[in-house]
Amino acid sequence: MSKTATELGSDQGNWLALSIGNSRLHWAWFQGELCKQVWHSPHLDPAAREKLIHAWNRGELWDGGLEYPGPLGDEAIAPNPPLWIASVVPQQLALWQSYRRLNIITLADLPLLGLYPTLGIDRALALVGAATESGWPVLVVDAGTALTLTGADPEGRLVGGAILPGFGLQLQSLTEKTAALPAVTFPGTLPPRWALNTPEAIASGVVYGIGAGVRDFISDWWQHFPTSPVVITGGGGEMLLRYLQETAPEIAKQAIAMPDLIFSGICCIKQQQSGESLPGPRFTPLY
Ligand SMILES: Nc1ncnc2c1ncn2[C@@H]1O[C@H](COP(=O)(O)OP(=O)(O)O)[C@@H](O)[C@H]1O
Ligand SMILES: CC(C)(COP(=O)(O)O)[C@@H](O)C(=O)NCCC(=O)O
Ligand SMILES: [K+]
Repeated sequence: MSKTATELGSDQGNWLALSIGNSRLHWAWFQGELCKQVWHSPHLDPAAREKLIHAWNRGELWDGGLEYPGPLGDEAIAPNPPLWIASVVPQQLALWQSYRRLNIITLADLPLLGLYPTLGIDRALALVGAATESGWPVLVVDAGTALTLTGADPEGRLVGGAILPGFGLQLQSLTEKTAALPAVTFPGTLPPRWALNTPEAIASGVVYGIGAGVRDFISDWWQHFPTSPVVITGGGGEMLLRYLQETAPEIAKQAIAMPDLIFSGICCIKQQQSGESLPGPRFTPLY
């Protein structure tokens, strides 16, 4: 049975994880190793950050200005929660520099071999999270603002990866850099491949183009590491999985979708740094 906030001691075991991506902020509220809630918000300005901190100090996790799912029953967050941040956006990270209980995760904190200095911390943490859940070797496909592929070998050494514009960025760049192409919102379902109108032609090109590229990378990865799990994450992960289910069911069957992968990585690093025991699986591998 999970402990209530008061049973968990002085800071009541409460802490927040924040992964700062290029499109949005990804938040998780933890009690110890237990992830209680995950949500996403837009990037903040200083006023919104102040509102958030005040809300936490009232025991509330969210305020009306951000797209939260709503309170978790009548549970309250302990005031001044420790905040563990992984960021690939320096300006958004800078907003939190004066937060009292701040822990910034950097590459130096990670138990991975062969990292190069400019590797994104989100990519490295996703590897740690994926290995925590599935072991090494592992390939992570993160369909975020950028779509990244990041693989590590059986010893936890970075093999390498690739970066391409993600779904949203490809759609946006077509609109912005052409005269005639309209804005197309991210499709909720797999678009028709052979389209007979402009918006669907754009959606098709982006979804099937990205999908085919990812499929090819996965096939190549399995040439090197035939038994490796492939973990899919990021805001566009669900679309990517739909593409694989439709066009390559044998690949889709072996791909694990884990939208909250980054938090598994952050939790693992926090445990290590706090000298706590290594966590077991905590996240449902489903969209
Ligand atoms: N509710 C949403 N808000 C923003 N982007 C979303 C949403 N649902 C799906 N997406 C898609 O997910 C991608 C952004 O993924 P995300 O993992 O949030 O990015 P990042 O971590 O880089 O901020 C974009 O391509 C976008 O089109
Ligand atoms: C590739 C990224 C932009 C992905 O960021 P995201 O799309 O998740 O916001 C980020 O991981 C980053 O800035 N990486 C640095 C370069 C590298 O990983 O090689
Ligand atoms: K990401």
